[in-house]
Amino acid sequence: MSVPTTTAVIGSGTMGPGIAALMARYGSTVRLNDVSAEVLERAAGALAIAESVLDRLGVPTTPGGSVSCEADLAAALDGADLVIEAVPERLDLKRAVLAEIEAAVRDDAVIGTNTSGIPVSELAADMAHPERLIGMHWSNPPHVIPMIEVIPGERTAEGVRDALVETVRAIGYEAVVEKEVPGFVENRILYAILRECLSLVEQGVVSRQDLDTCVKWGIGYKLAVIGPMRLLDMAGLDIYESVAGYLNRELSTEAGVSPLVTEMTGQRKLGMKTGGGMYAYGEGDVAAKRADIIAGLITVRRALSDTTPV
Ligand SMILES: NC(=O)c1ccc[n+]([C@@H]2O[C@H](COP(=O)([O-])OP(=O)(O)OC[C@H]3O[C@@H](n4cnc5c(N)ncnc54)[C@H](O)[C@@H]3O)[C@@H](O)[C@H]2O)c1
Ligand SMILES: Cc1ncc(C=O)c(C(=O)O)c1O
Repeated sequence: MSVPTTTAVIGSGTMGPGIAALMARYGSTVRLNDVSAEVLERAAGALAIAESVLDRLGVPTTPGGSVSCEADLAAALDGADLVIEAVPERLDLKRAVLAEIEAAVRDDAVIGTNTSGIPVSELAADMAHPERLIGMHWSNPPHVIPMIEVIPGERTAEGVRDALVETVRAIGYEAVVEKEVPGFVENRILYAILRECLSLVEQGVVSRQDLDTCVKWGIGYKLAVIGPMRLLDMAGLDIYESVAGYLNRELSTEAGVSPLVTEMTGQRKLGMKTGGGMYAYGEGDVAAKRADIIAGLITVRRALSDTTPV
C-alpha cells in the first residue's frame, strides 16, 4: 500500500483534521468521523486551516483527493484501505472503538492507532484480527511535523508494517520503526523533559516564561538541527560522563503526574483548547498564538529541509 485509495480517520479533535487534510493532499479519499455532531460541524474550519498550511509548506496536490465528514462509523469505514484511529487516550475507549472498526472494515485494511504510547499489544488484546493493528503515531500538528513512528505490536503482521512504512514515505514523511515500549520513543523522551520542566517550575527554580525561553534556545534550537546522539558527540562523551556522574541523581523521578498539572485539569484549565493552562489567554489570543506557532514551524521546516540529515 502506498497512498491508500480510501482512508478513514476516526476522531476529529486536535489530530484528526490535520491527518485527514494531509492524506487527501496525497490523493486519498478521506472520510473523517467523530461521535460528536458539534465536533464534525467544526471540522470544516479546521480542515480549511490545515489546507492553507499545506499550501504554505508547498506540499503539492495529487488529483482525486478529498475529505468528507461522515457521522456514521460504518459509512466512514466502508471500503477503506487504511483506518487511522484518533480517539481520546483511554484504553477502554480505544479497545471499544477498535472492536467496532474491525467488525466493519475490509479484511485487508490496515488499522493504524495514533495512541500516544499505549502498547499496541494491549490495545489488540481482545481483537479478532490483531495482525491488522499497528501503531501510527503522528506528532502534533500532524500536517506539519514530517515524521511518524511506526510501532508493530507482538501480533502485527510484517506485511502490515511494511505497507505502513511505504504509506508514510509516500506522503513525504520519515518513518521511524520501533519495538513497542510504553510511550514509544518520542513521548518517552518528551515526557522525561516535561517531568523535569514541571518539577523545576513547581519548586520555584524558574518562572514558566523563563523555562520556555531556556528550553527553546538552549535545547530545542540545537535539537532541531541534530539529534541527541550527535549532540553527545558534539559536546564530548567525557563531559557527559562527568556531568551525568553528579547530575542524574538530582533529576526528578516523580512516578505520578505533576500536582501543578492535576490542579489545572481539576479546574478544566486544559490549555489552548479551553482558553487557559500554563499561560492565560485573552479573547483572540489563542488563534493568534496558534498562527504564530504554525508560522514558526513552517519557517523552521523550510530552513531544515536545506540542512544535512541528523
Ligand atoms: N494532541 C496531541 O498532541 C496528540 C499528538 C499525537 C497523538 N495524540 C493521540 O491522538 C489521539 C487523539 O488525540 P486528540 O488530541 O486529537 O484528542 P481530542 O480529545 O482532541 O479528540 C478526540 C476526538 O475523538 C472523538 N471521539 C471520542 N469517542 C469517539 C468514538 N467512539 N468514535 C469517534 N470519535 C470519537 C471526540 O469527540 C474528539 O473529537 C489520542 O490517542 C492522543 O493521545 C495526540
Ligand atoms: C504533551 C504531548 N503529549 C503527547 C504528544 C503526542 O503524542 C504531544 C505532541 O505530539 O506534541 C505532546 O505535546
